[in-house]
Amino acid sequence: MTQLQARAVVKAYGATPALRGITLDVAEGEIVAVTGPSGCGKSTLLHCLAGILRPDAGEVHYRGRRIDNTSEAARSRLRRTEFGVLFQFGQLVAELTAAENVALPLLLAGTRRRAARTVALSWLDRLGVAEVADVRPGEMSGGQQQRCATARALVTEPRVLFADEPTGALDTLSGEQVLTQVVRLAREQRTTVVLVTHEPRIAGYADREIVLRDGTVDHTGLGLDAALPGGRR
Ligand SMILES: Nc1ncnc2c1ncn2[C@@H]1O[C@H](COP(=O)(O)OP(=O)(O)OP(=O)(O)O)[C@@H](O)[C@H]1O
Repeated sequence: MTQLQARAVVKAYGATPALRGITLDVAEGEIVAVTGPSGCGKSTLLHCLAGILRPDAGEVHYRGRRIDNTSEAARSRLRRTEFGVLFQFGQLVAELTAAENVALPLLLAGTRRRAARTVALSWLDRLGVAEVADVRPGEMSGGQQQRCATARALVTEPRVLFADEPTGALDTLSGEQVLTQVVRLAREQRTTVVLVTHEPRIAGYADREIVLRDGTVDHTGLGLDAALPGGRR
């Protein structure tokens, strides 16, 4: 089933064009990397697909329903219930511990505090950072923060994870570790992933790479990994 569709999506910031007519489909459970040079429109596309930005023209559909013309409240509900987002800097709440940060989306969805903490702890454990459960972000390493942010993005078991350069602030090794975990967990849960990155190596974790240039789709190809002997699935 097609999970996300962009149809001739156009977006400009004042006089600066960012997207000049993007059409693409993402299938349910697919992991897609959006790549291309700086300024080609990757983040803008991710924001339009996630309903954070509204395109100036064109349409965005999620599971067959048009979402770009719905109200801010409807799109925000969609982001809370169906989507998870992960950015370069985890954007954890500085005053809260790791467990409290991860529990937050569950509390907002009405889960009781004790149950939310239990689920949050299990996600921190799955991401290999159970030991920082009661630590605040300021006392964690960058890798630990990003693992917590990943746990927070996945704790509601979203159908789609939008990740914008999620490992951009980490060294190569931690970045790779966080990313392999994101991909493993996404595959386990059949979560669709839209991953923005400018690193070809990172794009290699995806099923498909969509390369943008100057606000258009330049070409699409298989992720590098998919070409390895033996496949992965
Ligand atoms: N808030 C904004 N205001 C004005 N122009 C913007 C804004 N955000 C992006 N742009 C411009 O829109 C174009 C596309 O930007 P976008 O951030 O989507 O590209 P990108 O491929 O994600 O870039 P990078 O890899 O550097 O993050 C660029 O020309 C950029 O300068």
